[in-house]
Amino acid sequence: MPPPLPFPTRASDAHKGDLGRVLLIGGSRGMAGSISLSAIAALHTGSGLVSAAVPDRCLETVASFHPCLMTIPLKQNSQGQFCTDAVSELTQRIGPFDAIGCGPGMSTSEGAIEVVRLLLRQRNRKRVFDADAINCLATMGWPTTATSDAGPIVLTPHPGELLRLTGVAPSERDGQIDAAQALAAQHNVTIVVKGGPTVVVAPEQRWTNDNGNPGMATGGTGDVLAGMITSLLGQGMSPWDAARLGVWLHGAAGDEAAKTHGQAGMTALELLLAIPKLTAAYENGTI
Ligand SMILES: NC(=O)C1=CN([C@@H]2O[C@H](COP(=O)(O)OP(=O)(O)OC[C@H]3O[C@@H](n4cnc5c(N)ncnc54)[C@H](O)[C@@H]3O)[C@@H](O)[C@H]2O)[C@@H](O)CC1
Ligand SMILES: Nc1ncnc2c1ncn2[C@@H]1O[C@H](COP(=O)(O)OP(=O)(O)O)[C@@H](O)[C@H]1O
Ligand SMILES: [Mg+2]
Repeated sequence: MPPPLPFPTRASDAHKGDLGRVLLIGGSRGMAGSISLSAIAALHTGSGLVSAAVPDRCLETVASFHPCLMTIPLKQNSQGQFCTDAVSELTQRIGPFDAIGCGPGMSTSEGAIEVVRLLLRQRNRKRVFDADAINCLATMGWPTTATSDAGPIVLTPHPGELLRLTGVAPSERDGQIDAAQALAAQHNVTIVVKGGPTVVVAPEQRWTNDNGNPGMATGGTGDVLAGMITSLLGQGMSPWDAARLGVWLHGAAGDEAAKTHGQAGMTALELLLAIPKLTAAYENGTI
């Protein structure tokens, strides 16, 4: 299948400020890798400036994974997860960002829930909720709140997270997709229903991806996808377009990684490092 839409082009006089300032929020002690994968994926997907907001004790770890990342330390509880004081600091810092991705490795601490509440109030900002941000939404009863327009949001649940959001079991694949679409309609958002294949749903539309492979069933590949979609939102795409192109590029990068490393041998890191092959192929006109 060809890509669902072209990759964003950059003007010859583009500067980093034109290409999206994005923020990835998450991580906790023991899960510093997840938010790092998301943030580095955003860099490789073309974002001009990428920052990661993490609990203070994860900061050196996250910063040391990639020299191009900026980091924002937030207050933490005794387990190295966001505490409620993290929210006031974050409120001061989120002003400049074109898109924000939240959730990988974040935990569902009280502070994490408050971070998600803060992001829900940012109705004009493009946001991605993944992993624990989705678990926080489930905990706070968001799926059953009154019909609303939540603004530009992409949710990226795997089947286990979708069960928490909708009550429909992973064994009911079609039921999960229907429930996701009903939820998308209720809040006017886009939902990436992950799996093999992944299906993207919006209130009135469905799109099924057809690349990717079971080598992607390895910890961290979803964290990479969250960063890629956040990056595309930050480069000006709509939630529907960013979700479809992100899922397609992610699957294609997974196929590249499997070609070189095999399905068993590949990890989320090889998928992440295959992203530039795809963006280069767009630039060379070979896809
Ligand atoms: N390097 C890291 O620090 C990593 C941290 N991670 C973080 O770990 C935390 C927990 O996330 P997990 O996703 O591991 O745990 P979850 O408890 O959310 O999900 C795992 C469960 O969901 C169900 N599930 C998932 N995919 C399914 C599928 N395709 N079909 C059927 N059932 C499925 C299964 O019941 C599975 O046991 C999150 O914060 C996540 O971001 C993970 O992203 C892995 C990598
Ligand atoms: N069998 C498969 N075929 C295609 N894609 C898969 C398969 N298994 C997993 N994936 C993809 O890998 C990613 C896994 O995401 P997720 O479960 O959130 O991982 P993590 O939280 O560990 O980063 C999703 O994008 C999913 O579609
Ligand atoms: Mg995940």
